[in-house]
Amino acid sequence: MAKILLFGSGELGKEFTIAAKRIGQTVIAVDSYPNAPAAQMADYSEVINMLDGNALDALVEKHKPDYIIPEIEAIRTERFYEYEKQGYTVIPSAKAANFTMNRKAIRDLAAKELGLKTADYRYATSAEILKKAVSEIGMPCIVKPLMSSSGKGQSTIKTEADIEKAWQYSQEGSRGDVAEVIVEAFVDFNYEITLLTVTQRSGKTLFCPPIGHRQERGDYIESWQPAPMKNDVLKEAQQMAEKVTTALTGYGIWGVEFFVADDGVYFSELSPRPHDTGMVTLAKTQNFNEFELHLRAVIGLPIPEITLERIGCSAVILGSGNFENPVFDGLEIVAAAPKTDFRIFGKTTSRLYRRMGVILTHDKLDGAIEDVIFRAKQLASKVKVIQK
Ligand SMILES: Nc1ncnc2c1ncn2[C@@H]1O[C@H](COP(=O)(O)OP(=O)(O)OP(=O)(O)O)[C@@H](O)[C@H]1O
Ligand SMILES: NCC(=O)N[C@@H]1O[C@H](COP(=O)([O-])[O-])[C@@H](O)[C@H]1O
Ligand SMILES: [Mg+2]
Repeated sequence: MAKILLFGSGELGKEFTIAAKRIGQTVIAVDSYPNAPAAQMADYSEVINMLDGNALDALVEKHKPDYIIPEIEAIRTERFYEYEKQGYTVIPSAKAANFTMNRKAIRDLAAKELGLKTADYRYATSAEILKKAVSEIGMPCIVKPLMSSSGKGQSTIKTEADIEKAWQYSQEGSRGDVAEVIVEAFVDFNYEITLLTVTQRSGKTLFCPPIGHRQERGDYIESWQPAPMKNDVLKEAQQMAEKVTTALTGYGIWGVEFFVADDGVYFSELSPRPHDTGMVTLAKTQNFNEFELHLRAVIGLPIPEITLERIGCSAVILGSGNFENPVFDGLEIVAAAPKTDFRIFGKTTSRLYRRMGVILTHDKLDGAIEDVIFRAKQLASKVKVIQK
């Protein structure tokens, strides 16, 4: 049985670990704090600063894993190239993990090398340079730290007065040791999707039915599957996803994010791993959820097909403030609702807007997606994260 070293142990890692344990794999869950969600499920756990390359080296040396799997972005991924040279398997690949942790690397690859349509963008290393970049891009525009995720440090500039604030905020939200930001033209999209894409050792790329989602503060609030969209638009997104995953190389599931606007499909970014919006697949919308698909692709088990079994929605339960030992009020209401389930991640600290759990609703394939979304939102609003 394979030994998996998982760098990052949040909610996505937890469900991945459950999938791995179900078929007898060994998992070592790593994060920067003890008792992280995946650590609660894994065989072993380790606590290190994943931006410290020496600490990463020590764990690889200690556990000699069959697979090294990143679950977050903020990892000293430069070391992954070395692990590959030493004969380790990095998922999806060292290049994929390294390029996607830094918005500059992945954006330049997608826009310049692969010619994918993206929002117009510039980079800035100071408030002064940001000002110039904004004047070139135009307003509104969005500023994001080069290294961050879940909307951390991200803000929209609507007037000149926002520029200095946006710079300050980006510096507080940056997870790495990089001060640089990307500033992107605001894409006035009609809707946005995540296209879960699976690359396999057999060479055949598979796509999950598209996932629609709504974001606030740069973080997802609800996601639903399937996202209603025209077939030719979906085909275009699939082609773009195949191009970028092929260029990054490797095996596993990827969450490829697109904006769909009147003037076409824009590539935004991608995760080289299960995607937060893909938690909707925990509502058993597919024959395999995104974590099971990742696992199969990682360990090289065939995936004969991906089928949509029912429609579904996930809606997040967010922390209401900063405190230890959160408990959840209102879960009886959720549990009493038909065609509904939920997950509580087991994070031991609540922070304002921290994702603590999800509501999952579903219906038959011929049900109305709006109704499934409405129910998930309603039920999520009934759950309160409170102090014990
Ligand atoms: N250029 C843009 N134009 C319009 N909206 C945008 C743009 N960039 C980002 N957004 C909005 O902000 C959301 C978050 O952006 P993005 O995915 O780049 O952030 P992130 O921090 O990487 O989030 P995550 O890690 O959760 O995917 C997008 O899903 C979209 O709703
Ligand atoms: N968009 C990326 C994403 O959803 N990542 C997921 O959130 C966790 C961190 O949560 P935390 O910040 O609450 O510790 C990560 O470990 C991963 O599971
Ligand atoms: Mg995103």
